[in-house]
Amino acid sequence: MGSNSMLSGFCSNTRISSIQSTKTPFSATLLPPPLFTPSFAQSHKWVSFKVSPCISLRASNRNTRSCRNSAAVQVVGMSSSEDSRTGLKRKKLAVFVSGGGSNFCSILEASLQGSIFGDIVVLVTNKRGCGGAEFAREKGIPVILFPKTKDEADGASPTDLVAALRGFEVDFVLLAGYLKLIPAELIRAYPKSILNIHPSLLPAFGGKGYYGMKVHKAVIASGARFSGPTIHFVDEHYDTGRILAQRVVPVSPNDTPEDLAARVLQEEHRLYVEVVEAICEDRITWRQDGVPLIRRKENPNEFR
Ligand SMILES: Nc1nc2c(c(=O)[nH]1)N[C@@H](CN(C=O)c1ccc(C(=O)N[C@@H](CCC(=O)O)C(=O)O)cc1)CN2
Ligand SMILES: NCC(=O)N[C@@H]1O[C@H](COP(=O)([O-])[O-])[C@@H](O)[C@H]1O
Repeated sequence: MGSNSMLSGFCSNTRISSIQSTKTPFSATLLPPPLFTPSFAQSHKWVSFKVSPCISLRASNRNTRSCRNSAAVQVVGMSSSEDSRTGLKRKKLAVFVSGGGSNFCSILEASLQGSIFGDIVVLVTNKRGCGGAEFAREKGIPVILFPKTKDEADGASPTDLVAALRGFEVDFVLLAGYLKLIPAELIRAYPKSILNIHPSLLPAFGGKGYYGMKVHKAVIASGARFSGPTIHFVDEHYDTGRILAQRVVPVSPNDTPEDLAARVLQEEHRLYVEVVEAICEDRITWRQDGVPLIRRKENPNEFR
């Protein structure tokens, strides 16, 4: 399937307008020529989306409600594609989920509030009915089912998925609770451009079998006094890619796995937004030994 079929249309009309409201001034930018028409979804079983009003609202004040319950947040598009002051290109993001999608939601909210200079243009999941996929559909973000399995025969193949991501002009792929192995074909197509968040201080408590609550149970059983999220680049094995960022949280003696999970998840939300802000501002640099670093926004000669 050629990628140009992706670019035939997503919304029927385009108009640039700005909407000023008395309560919260918004600037609304209608979508540029649509990404694909509803007929595209019919001819590709692994794509679902709800055609919704084609506007992307950028809240201009900071006290917007959480994206989970804000009716005002209707996301289907992106605003101006370049920052005239810095020349930065606004990035296009794909997020992969398998569950509730709270990290997806945090990144979406930061994109809408303007701290992330990028837009989530597509969501990918292996569980068509998961919370993250439902939320994406509510917000008008196209959802792609991947991979094709015996349970999900409608899923896309790796080749189709790469073509679809190219069609959406995706710059970075963000795994956020996605529980399937990313194939080598996608990794080759997006070198140094696929990130994953893991809920432990890698390399500890990572690899096949270490996901979700299994990670926190193992941390507590080990007697470790600290844990925390790791964000790393994705290679062909689980959790062995180059570490980009970590945060430390304490493990209390009487913590349950749920207590620890909640504490780590809170830090995940903060850390992933900070990292995505940095990748969208081209603030990642690679040390000579291959270790990726994040340049500080305030001083590019310092690192996070
Ligand atoms: N090529 C890569 N793909 C993925 C990576 C990665 O680093 N490289 N990270 C994972 C996310 N992850 C940890 O952060 C992870 C996810 C799932 C598993 C796992 O053992 N999965 C089970 C299947 C679980 C299920 O289907 O419910 C398995 O493979 O047996 C380990 C680590 C995302 N992809
Ligand atoms: N090894 C992968 C793994 O365990 N990922 C973990 O799944 C959760 C997804 O939560 P979310 O769906 O609410 O973002 C997060 O805690 C993430 O670190």
